[in-house]
Amino acid sequence: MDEFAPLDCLLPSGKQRIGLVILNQPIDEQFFHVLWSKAKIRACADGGANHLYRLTEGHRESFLPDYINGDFDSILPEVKTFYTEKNCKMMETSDQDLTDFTKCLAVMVEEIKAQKLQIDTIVTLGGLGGRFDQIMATVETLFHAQKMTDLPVVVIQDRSLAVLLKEGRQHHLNVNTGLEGKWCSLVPVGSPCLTTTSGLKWNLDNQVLTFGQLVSTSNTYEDHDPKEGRKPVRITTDRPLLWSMGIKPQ
Ligand SMILES: Cc1ncc(C[n+]2csc(CCOP(=O)(O)OP(=O)(O)O)c2C)c(N)n1
Ligand SMILES: O=c1ccn([C@@H]2O[C@H](COP(=O)(O)O)[C@@H](O)[C@H]2O)c(=O)[nH]1
Repeated sequence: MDEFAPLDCLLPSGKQRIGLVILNQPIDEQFFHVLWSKAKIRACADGGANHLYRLTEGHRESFLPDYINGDFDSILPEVKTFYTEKNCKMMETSDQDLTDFTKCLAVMVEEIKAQKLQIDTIVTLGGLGGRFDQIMATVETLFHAQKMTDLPVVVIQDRSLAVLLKEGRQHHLNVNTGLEGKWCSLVPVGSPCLTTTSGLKWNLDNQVLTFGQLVSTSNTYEDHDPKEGRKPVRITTDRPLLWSMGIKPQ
C-alpha cells in the first residue's frame, strides 16, 4: 500500500523532505518559498532559471540552484552568466529526444543516489501551463520518472497538482491538509485503467477508465464531518493513472 499526502509539500509544517525542480513557467511566489526552504536539492530545467532569477531579484545569492540543465535554448545570457559565476553546476545536454524536464529529473535521481540524500518527494514547479505539447510532455515525463525512481514526482502549477499513480498498488491519498481545493480527477493517460476508489463523490467500482468511454474529471471528495476531517481517498489501478487535484487559493 502506498500512503501519500500530495499537498503536504506545500505546508510550511509539512514533514516531506523534497527535491525541487523548476521548469520554464511562471512561479507562484508563496509555493516557491515553502518548497525552496524544505528542499535538499534544487534544480532548474533550462528556462526555469530565468524565472528563478526574476523572482529572487535583490536576493539572488540566497537562492542558488545546485544545477541547471537542458539544451540551453531558453536560458537568457545574463542568467547563464550569473549562475555560472556563482558556481552553480551548468549541465548542457544537446539530446533532442528527451525534454529538459526528463533530463533534469534523471540528473536529480542520480544526485540523490550519489549524495545519499534523504528525500521523500520530488516536487516540480511548472509543467502544467503554457504550451499544450509541453503539458502533454510533462505527463510523459511522469512515465519516465516511474522507471527512474520509486519516489513520487509531483507537478504543481497555478492551483493544480498532478501525480502519476503506480500500477498494481493500493494508494491511500491523504487529502486532509487543508490545502485541497474542490476538484480532483483520475485520468487514464497511458492506457485503460481498471479502477476502484473510495472517498470520492463519484467512486469507481472495478470500472475501466478509458478515453471515449469514461474519464473521471470534475470529481470531488465525499462529504465529511468537518470535526473529523476527510477520510483518505483510496485508489487501486492496474495501470498508471494520473491523479490531479485543485489547490485552494491561500
Ligand atoms: C518523434 C520525435 N518527435 C519530436 C522530437 C523532438 N523533440 C522531442 S523532445 C525535444 C527536446 C525538447 O526540449 P525542451 O527544452 O523540453 O522543449 P523546447 O522548449 O526546447 O521545445 C525535442 C526537440 C523527437 N526527438 N522525436
Ligand atoms: O510552455 C512551457 C514551456 C516549458 N515547460 C517546461 O519547462 C522545461 C524547460 O523548458 P525550456 O523551454 O526548454 O526552457 C520543459 O522541458 C517543460 O517541462 C512547460 O511546462 N511549459
